[in-house]
Amino acid sequence: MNILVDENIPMAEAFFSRFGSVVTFAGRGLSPEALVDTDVLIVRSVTRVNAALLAKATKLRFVGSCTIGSDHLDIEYLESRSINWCTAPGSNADSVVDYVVCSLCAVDDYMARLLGGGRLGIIGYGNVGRRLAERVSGLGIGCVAYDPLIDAQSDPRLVGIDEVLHCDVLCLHAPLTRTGPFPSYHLLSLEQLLRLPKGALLLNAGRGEVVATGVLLELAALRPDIQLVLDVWEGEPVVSAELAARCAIATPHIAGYSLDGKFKGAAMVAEALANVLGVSEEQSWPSEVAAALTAPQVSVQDCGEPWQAAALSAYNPKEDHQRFLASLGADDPGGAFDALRKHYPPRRELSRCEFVFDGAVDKAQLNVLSALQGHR
Ligand SMILES: NC(=O)C1=CN([C@@H]2O[C@H](COP(=O)(O)OP(=O)(O)OC[C@H]3O[C@@H](n4cnc5c(N)ncnc54)[C@H](O)[C@@H]3O)[C@@H](O)[C@H]2O)C=CC1
Ligand SMILES: O=C(O)C(=O)[C@H](O)COP(=O)(O)O
Repeated sequence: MNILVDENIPMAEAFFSRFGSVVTFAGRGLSPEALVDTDVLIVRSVTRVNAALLAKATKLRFVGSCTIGSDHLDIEYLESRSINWCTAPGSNADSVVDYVVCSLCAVDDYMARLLGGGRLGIIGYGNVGRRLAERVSGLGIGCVAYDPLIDAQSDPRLVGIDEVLHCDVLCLHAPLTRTGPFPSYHLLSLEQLLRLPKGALLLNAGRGEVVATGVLLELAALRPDIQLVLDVWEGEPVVSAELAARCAIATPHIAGYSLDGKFKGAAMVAEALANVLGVSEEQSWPSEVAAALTAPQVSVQDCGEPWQAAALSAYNPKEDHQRFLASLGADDPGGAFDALRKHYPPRRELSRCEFVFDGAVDKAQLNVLSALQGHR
């Protein structure tokens, strides 16, 4: 069995070598010729899997993407050729939620503002949106969500789009869709975004194409009071440097990039492949993967409230922001975007971190930290 795996899927050998021989490829450089003898193709979001790529892949039985998003897969085409496929739903959703809460701790006093009675709105109430709602609700923060594909009666948080546009923080977690009754492509207009309250924060960790770059640039020009936190961009890997410069936090599509999330993605795809091939599922994770996932001890650096200092000691998105802004001056910014993602420093989910403080910390502060981590 010939298995082609994206070179940036960590520990791919550990997950997939039990099914056959594993050969790696560069995600954006895969050619139809490379697939002539391939039985199994394991990709990330950067490989467009469509009729053109698979034109010579006559042996292909399975395509797995170690990602939540599926907009890079031509699912209709795969099904027309009876090629099994899967993604990894929810695999890195907690990492994206960590990115959101850490960004809110890192930019001005947004988290404190929400804790003081502000409201957070979510567009796209799926795995990420729901887990974000649960996380902030655990902190006592009011939260509403817009998702036209879910029955509005099924959850009291669901509201119309006008209501989410009145929130102090608006988080976009919709997938990229161009067809169907509610396509998300260029979903939000300038007119809608101008309705955000004074000093609001707009965060996009879904897909860049959900809001046009031109709309965000106009918004930044007309409403400098609004803070932008953008992890995803139209036209990745080449992104608007002008827009990045207007952001409080700009990052190269790494919101989901915890080690835990990446491993969960690979494990889910390996499990789906085992099912398709009719071989038994692994009862435990490969030992080298389990070894890499021991709980990290995080020494809390003194900055602000203890809960804030702890969250930012575990993960501070401003460090990603600095690296990203520096990369935009490179001769090849698209290559630099991919390089930042390829060499991303190991990050762990907040829920796995054990915090070590310098002195005693008040119980109330520890409770806020525990809720920030997503412990119930
Ligand atoms: N920045 C990053 O690193 C990451 C980005 N993502 C992106 O986030 C997206 C969402 O992830 P999940 O919540 O796990 O996916 P999901 O599939 O569980 O949920 C997506 C939700 O969005 C809703 N939706 C679809 N079209 C919509 C529209 N026009 N308006 C409002 N809501 C709409 C769906 O009904 C669904 O409930 C992924 O599809 C992916 O594109 C996911 C992981 C990491
Ligand atoms: O899971 C998704 O959907 C994402 O957007 C991923 O976090 C992107 O990961 P890679 O495709 O870069 O592995």
